[in-house]
Amino acid sequence: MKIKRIGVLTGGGDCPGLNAVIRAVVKTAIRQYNYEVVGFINGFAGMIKKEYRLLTEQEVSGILHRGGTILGTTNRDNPFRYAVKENGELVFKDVSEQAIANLQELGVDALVVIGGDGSLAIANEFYQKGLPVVGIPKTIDNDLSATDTTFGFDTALTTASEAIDKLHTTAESHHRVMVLEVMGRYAGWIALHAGIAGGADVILIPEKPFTIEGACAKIKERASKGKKFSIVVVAEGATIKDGELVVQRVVKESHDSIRLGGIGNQIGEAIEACTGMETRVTVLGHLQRGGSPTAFDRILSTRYGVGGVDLVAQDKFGQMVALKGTDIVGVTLESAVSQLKKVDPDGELVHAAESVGICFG
Ligand SMILES: Nc1ncnc2c1ncn2[C@@H]1O[C@H](COP(=O)(O)OP(=O)(O)O)[C@@H](O)[C@H]1O
Ligand SMILES: O=P(O)(O)OC[C@H]1O[C@](O)(COP(=O)(O)O)[C@@H](O)[C@@H]1O
Ligand SMILES: [Mg+2]
Repeated sequence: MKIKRIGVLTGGGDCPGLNAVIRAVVKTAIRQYNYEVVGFINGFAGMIKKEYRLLTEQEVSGILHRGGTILGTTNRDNPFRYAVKENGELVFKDVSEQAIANLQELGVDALVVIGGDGSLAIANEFYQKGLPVVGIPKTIDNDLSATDTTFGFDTALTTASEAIDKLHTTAESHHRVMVLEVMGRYAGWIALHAGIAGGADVILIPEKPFTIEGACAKIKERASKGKKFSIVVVAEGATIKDGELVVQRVVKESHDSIRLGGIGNQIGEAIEACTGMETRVTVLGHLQRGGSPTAFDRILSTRYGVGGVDLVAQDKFGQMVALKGTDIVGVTLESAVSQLKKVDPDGELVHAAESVGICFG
């Protein structure tokens, strides 16, 4: 296919490195392939509403190190299940044909979707409908199959491990238990990595349902040996054995409408009751998604952006760029979205954590 113009959009929760990807996409498209680039505003919403801007090298100058996305994003709008109000009622409509027609009107020959599992599932649906689409894996959660890592994860876990370092000094001074709730949706990657990096005593993740008694036993054992403080890192998706996910809010317009949160406060209270030790809870929240990407994420984002446009130039549609070992490769979007990547509860990383005394409850 002779390509003249490509479209790019960022979908799902924002994440450090999005701007670095956009910059790499635009520079590669213009310099290597002489394509024009159209950026859609606020993810798939921009495609539906035909809101876009032409991206020149000038437009992407100075954004490599900046957090967020200059294009805006949303974790609600799905063109195949688009929420609209009719007579005060929320109904879902398939507006994908409209979105495709908009692309055709704008002369966009191929689309680069930068997103996580949700956005890439939408990208895959568009590909099945015949649209030339490629994907770039983004998410702080690192929960995408078919790639060793997503960009944004390294920055999020750096923020989380710095938070643990800070909690350590105040926990030690006050002889307290400090609980830190981190993001990650249904996967425990941020909690596990940040917990190991920050020297947590207890890490609670969705892949290993826990008991309060188990976590308290570890905290009491430390106290009996003179360590009168403990650090507990809990993933927002972690559950007590036979318990349920703790949901903070429901976003009705969203396909995956559940927003997790609140487990930190629940277990904080329970730990205080069972250990008798003063306990404080910190919810790290969106700090994990903000700020400047780490050097690792800037490099990965740049390689992903370049790789995405290379896939377009090679007619490798329906594919996503992925990191495999030290290489950037193409994998099918299908393989990327068919299953969430979760922590192996019996894997080496959990084994390493347990070997240095970390308790999983
Ligand atoms: N399994 C899915 N299939 C199709 N659309 C989905 C799916 N999961 C989420 N979505 C939709 O995809 C969009 C982005 O999903 P979200 O999970 O918030 O971000 P991300 O792209 O980072 O995974 C939202 O509109 C959401 O409603
Ligand atoms: O910004 P919101 O709507 O509260 O969403 C929070 C969710 O988004 C994330 O920060 C990122 O998830 P996605 O990569 O799927 O967008 C999750 O860790 C968290 O559960
Ligand atoms: Mg997601």
